[in-house]
Amino acid sequence: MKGRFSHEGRAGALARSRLARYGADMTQSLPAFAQNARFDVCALGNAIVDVLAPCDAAFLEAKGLIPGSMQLVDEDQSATLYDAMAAGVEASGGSAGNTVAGVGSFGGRAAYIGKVAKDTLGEVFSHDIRAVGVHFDTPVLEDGAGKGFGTGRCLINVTPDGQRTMCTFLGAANQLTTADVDAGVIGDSAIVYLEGYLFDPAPARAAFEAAAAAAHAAGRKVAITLSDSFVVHRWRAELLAFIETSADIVLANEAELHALFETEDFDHAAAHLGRIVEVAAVTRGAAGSVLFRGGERVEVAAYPVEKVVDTTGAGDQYAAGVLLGLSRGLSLAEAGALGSLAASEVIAHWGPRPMVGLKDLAAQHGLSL
Ligand SMILES: Nc1ncnc2c1ncn2[C@@H]1O[C@H](COP(=O)(O)OP(=O)(O)O)[C@@H](O)[C@H]1O
Ligand SMILES: O=C(O)C[C@@H](O)[C@H](O)C(=O)COP(=O)(O)O
Repeated sequence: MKGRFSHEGRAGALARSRLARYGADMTQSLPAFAQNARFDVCALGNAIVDVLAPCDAAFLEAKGLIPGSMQLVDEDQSATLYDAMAAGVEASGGSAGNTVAGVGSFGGRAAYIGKVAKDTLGEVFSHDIRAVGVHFDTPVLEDGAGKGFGTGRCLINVTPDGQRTMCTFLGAANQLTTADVDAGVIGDSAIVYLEGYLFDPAPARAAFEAAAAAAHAAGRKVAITLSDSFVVHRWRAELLAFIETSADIVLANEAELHALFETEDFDHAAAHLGRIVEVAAVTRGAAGSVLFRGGERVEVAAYPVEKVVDTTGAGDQYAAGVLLGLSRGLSLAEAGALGSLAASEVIAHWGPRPMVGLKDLAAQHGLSL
């Protein structure tokens, strides 16, 4: 059993007063696992550039796509689907990349480990993640472009209700290996955040395990997102084993939670997850989220959104707020509120990353960091 969070069970008011002191005396306010960390969050993920376009339900059906899912495709399938899609927009994505971009937007200190190729999309991805202050220096795949290992891309079709359906060609992202895991950066990060998506590419799974071991060796916390219900169906036993042995913090949406425990009973499954890890945060779309820590259970409302344009990145931005909040020793309610706020910003426009500074947005809503 790993060590508990040092601020467990403290009241929100206390966390607020700690926050007020944060600028004056950072180290005293932080949980033990975040002391002397250079980064709040370091994420390991599939480095992907998204192509987003509107579509209708008939388009998804005609292409055999399951609404709301992420499906892996090869390069030819990706090219064929792209030809059939409406005019769209390109934006840097990658689930964990989106999360650390959100952490950076909140004014947090973040790092990213993921593989891009030496091509235009790789330059776009690298530029965008560094532009929000995220430390990113994973070696580029030198000879991938044109050989089936160009920078990964995700074709995202968005229905009028804002729901996103994703088809990902991993390309260079598939070449992430243990050699890319910078144990120094991970040991210097309060939380290492891992994508469940990394269970698909075999070499990345080893990198995943290495990153978790490096984090624990340095006294840091390991967080994982379950990513997608079909990923959970594919790797259920392996994911469960990883969670039980190596994860301190788990993020999941409702469908992923149900897939993990093979049940439709939300309350039972969520409570069970809450018992086997230190912190669990389970999202329920517009119905908000539920967070668990020790015996504590907190429901957090979603922020109302006038018009949901594109839900791509909702879970990723929610994770940004929650992870940054936990690394700063906030209460579950406060961390969850930061997550809800970040998610509400991203679903009101196209693309998976914030378009306004989340730090200012949080301040406008009375949430200080
Ligand atoms: N329609 C919505 N209105 C307001 N907030 C939403 C809406 N959909 C999602 N969110 C916010 O995004 C979070 C994550 O959404 P969810 O759909 O559960 O995750 P994922 O994107 O991983 O499937 C929710 O907890 C909520 O805060
Ligand atoms: O990583 C992928 O395969 C897809 C990402 O590029 C995409 O931006 C994404 O994961 C969106 O996040 P979500 O809607 O929060 O799941």
